[in-house]
Amino acid sequence: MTATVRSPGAGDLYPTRVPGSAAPFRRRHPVVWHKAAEGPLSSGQLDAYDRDGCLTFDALLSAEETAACLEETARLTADRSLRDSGRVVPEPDGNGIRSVFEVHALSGTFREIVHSDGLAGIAHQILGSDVYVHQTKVNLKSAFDGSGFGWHSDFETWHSEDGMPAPRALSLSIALTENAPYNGPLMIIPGAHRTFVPSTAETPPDYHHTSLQGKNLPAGPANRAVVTALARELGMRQFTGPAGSVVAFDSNSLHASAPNVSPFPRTNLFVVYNSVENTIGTPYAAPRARPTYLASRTFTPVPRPAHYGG
Ligand SMILES: O=C(O)CCC(=O)C(=O)O
Ligand SMILES: [Fe+2]
Repeated sequence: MTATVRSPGAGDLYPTRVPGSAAPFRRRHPVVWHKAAEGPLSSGQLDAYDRDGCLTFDALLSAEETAACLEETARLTADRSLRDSGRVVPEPDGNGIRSVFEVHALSGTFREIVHSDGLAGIAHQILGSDVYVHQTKVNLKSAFDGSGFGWHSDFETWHSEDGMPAPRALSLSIALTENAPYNGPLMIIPGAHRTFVPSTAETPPDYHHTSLQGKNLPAGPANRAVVTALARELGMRQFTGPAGSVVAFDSNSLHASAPNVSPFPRTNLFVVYNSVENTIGTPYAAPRARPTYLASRTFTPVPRPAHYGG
């Protein structure tokens, strides 16, 4: 047994990581927070995001920007001084690097992109408030050896392990290389963001030391019978596109991706924006908060373009 910092149920609208069976339930918060908020998205795009929990964009980054990001990724993964910082996550079998976290703090190139209006404006509009950067990472998914990600909701982790109160956060998955059907692109069950799927195992102490490698996970993965039922009912989407294309997805989307055995890397930048009205606190179901390179506790808003009010 591990002690949970907050007792389950005390002001917790999304109880999870409680041993025993737990039924999925309907999300208790909106997906699009202010339908009339100004921003880059049309009302049709907002409706589609509300319905599916995801939305795609063809070319939000230029070829120069994706090339610069790949160069920076190569620099960061070669930097020996970062190896023991926790930010660099090796592949579970030791063949290369799976992820690099907090890239916007390690590189001006990433910082500029993460703070750009073209990206942050999407989050401002959907979340209906100022936003700050909760997490960034590059998932490298190397040719031949890139491992996959099982079915999960990010919010389930951020709620239990980081103390995020509500699913009022959004991720962008930005292709830095082509995402093709054969190199492990992102998959989402559209509409499943309306259902919260509790995890039925407690969070082990210092879980992030092993959980980020994605293997043998007692807590976090969505129940397989529930995933099967939701996928049968709602279908599944696989997101392919050239470098520079983007998928925006809700923090409670059910998503996964297969390993990459192809000879082509699938390298994506993930940026998570959280509402400043949803800042993180004490973990809801974990012995200790995770390091700030996984879950920022600096809630400085990303500056908004001058022409948007509110
Ligand atoms: O890189 C991917 O395909 C998915 C990554 C993911 O879902 C995660 O890191 O939470
Ligand atoms: Fe995820």
